[in-house]
Amino acid sequence: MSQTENTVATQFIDGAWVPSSNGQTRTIHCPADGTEVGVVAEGTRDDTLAAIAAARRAFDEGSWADTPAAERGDLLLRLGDHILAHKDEFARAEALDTGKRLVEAEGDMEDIAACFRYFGKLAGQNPGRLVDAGDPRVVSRVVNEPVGVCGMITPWNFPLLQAAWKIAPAIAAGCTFVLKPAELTPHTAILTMKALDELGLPAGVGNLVLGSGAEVGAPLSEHPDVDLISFTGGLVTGKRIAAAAAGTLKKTALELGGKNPNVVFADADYEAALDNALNAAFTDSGLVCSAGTRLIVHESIAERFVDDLVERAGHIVMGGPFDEKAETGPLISAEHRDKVTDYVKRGVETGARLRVGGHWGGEEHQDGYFYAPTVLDRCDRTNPAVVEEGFGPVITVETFSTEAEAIATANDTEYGLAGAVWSSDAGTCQRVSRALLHGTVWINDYHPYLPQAEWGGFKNSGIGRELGPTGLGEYVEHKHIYENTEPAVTGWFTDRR
Ligand SMILES: NC(=O)c1ccc[n+]([C@@H]2O[C@H](COP(=O)([O-])OP(=O)(O)OC[C@H]3O[C@@H](n4cnc5c(N)ncnc54)[C@H](O)[C@@H]3O)[C@@H](O)[C@H]2O)c1
Ligand SMILES: C[N+](C)(C)CC=O
Repeated sequence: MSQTENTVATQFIDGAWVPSSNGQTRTIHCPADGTEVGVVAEGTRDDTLAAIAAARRAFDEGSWADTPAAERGDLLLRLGDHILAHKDEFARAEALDTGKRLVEAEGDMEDIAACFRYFGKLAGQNPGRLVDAGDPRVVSRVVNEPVGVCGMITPWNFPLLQAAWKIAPAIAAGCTFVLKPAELTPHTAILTMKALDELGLPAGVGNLVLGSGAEVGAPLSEHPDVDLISFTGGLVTGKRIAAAAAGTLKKTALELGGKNPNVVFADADYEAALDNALNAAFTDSGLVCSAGTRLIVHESIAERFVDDLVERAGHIVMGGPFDEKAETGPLISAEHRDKVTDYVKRGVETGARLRVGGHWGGEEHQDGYFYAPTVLDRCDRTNPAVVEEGFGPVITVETFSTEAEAIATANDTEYGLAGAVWSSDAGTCQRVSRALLHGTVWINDYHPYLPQAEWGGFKNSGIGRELGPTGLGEYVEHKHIYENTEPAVTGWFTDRR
């Protein structure tokens, strides 16, 4: 951070682009090679308070919530179109901020456009329902109202995707919002707010503040004028936000981490399961909340499967966003790489065997925060590498002998975000998928998610759901309107006038 001229106007508050209230800025560097990506405002608590006040005014004034839902939906459809039309610019900005490969960032932009389009079409589809009051004089209906002012706090691994999962339903429902993206990856949020501004979002409806969680994010969970806080990020931060939000009893939605089992039975399609075990854990450098970092493989095929996995993992090519040979990218920062280094070290010290990886990128990567794809086998369930979300390109291997043992192992975690089962037996797949205590279960696949299908976690992986009709429901309050069309004296109290 640095004090520069007060001209870096990258926050969007009440329809205007503004710098930080104290003039501070932050320089963003690409984690793949340290090149400077841009300079943005480093906001303050006062900036967040101003953004909350703007969102409150815009909501209370009423015209946004009263806009026909189809118009709000149309805005989302046009935003989806805009992102696809400017996919190169958006993907490049995302790749530079995160260091992820351009091809992965391009895929994210497709998913983001699909999300805006899905909620654009969903807007207004659920006008509420009539209820049979059992009395012909009564018209009783349940209507959907927007929750109000929404605070949104998002992580650095899928910066715009995670923001889109919040912005899209909020606009569809008629809420106003303040978005605080991760401080390391602000650029696609800035591009999106510019697009919304150009597309005609009324002043104050959408606001963007930039900066650290403690300074700029915290007021969103504490403030009485914020009606809902929607957070995606780590478990420790999620608990902090939930505790802060309890003071004003606001609605709280949490999308947190995972320790996701990838269960491979002996009768699985071997090559598909092997290839997807790599995909599950090493795509996007393993920086995916639902990464299949916990391989649980049947003991009869474990030795061959792990040998092949190790062989293939050892040949994965690391590289920056625009390196066409690269198959995986860097971690986000030096601190993050130190954390993964320590996580692997503790795993090995506690009995795991390091089969491949376990080191930083080579000489050609010394300006970036690379960590080599890593496999640890001979793990038991209490090993810290099995228990903790390492959030890096690291697979731990456990084995099982029976279906019951596979299920018990896969469920033995404080998390419950996602997992997969691989088998050629339909019965095995159905039984295991129903028994897993995880919010998404893939059968003979890994990673796909759909805007139409709810996403979220059991246990410590979160509260609530994003995407699907339930994802819109998070931004809606239900109101029962009971109308007596023939008002009458109740006679409950004696009239002594
Ligand atoms: N469940 C999901 O869908 C999902 C998706 C993506 C990432 N994640 C999880 O996110 C984590 C990685 O992201 P991260 O390192 O950015 O997480 P993080 O919890 O460190 O930070 C997330 C966001 O919270 C903000 N923040 C930090 N402290 C805050 C506070 N006291 N008050 C308000 N805001 C605060 C940060 O500035 C950032 O914007 C992983 O655990 C990953 O599994 C989950
Ligand atoms: C939710 N998802 C899978 C897109 C990103 C998780 O980090």
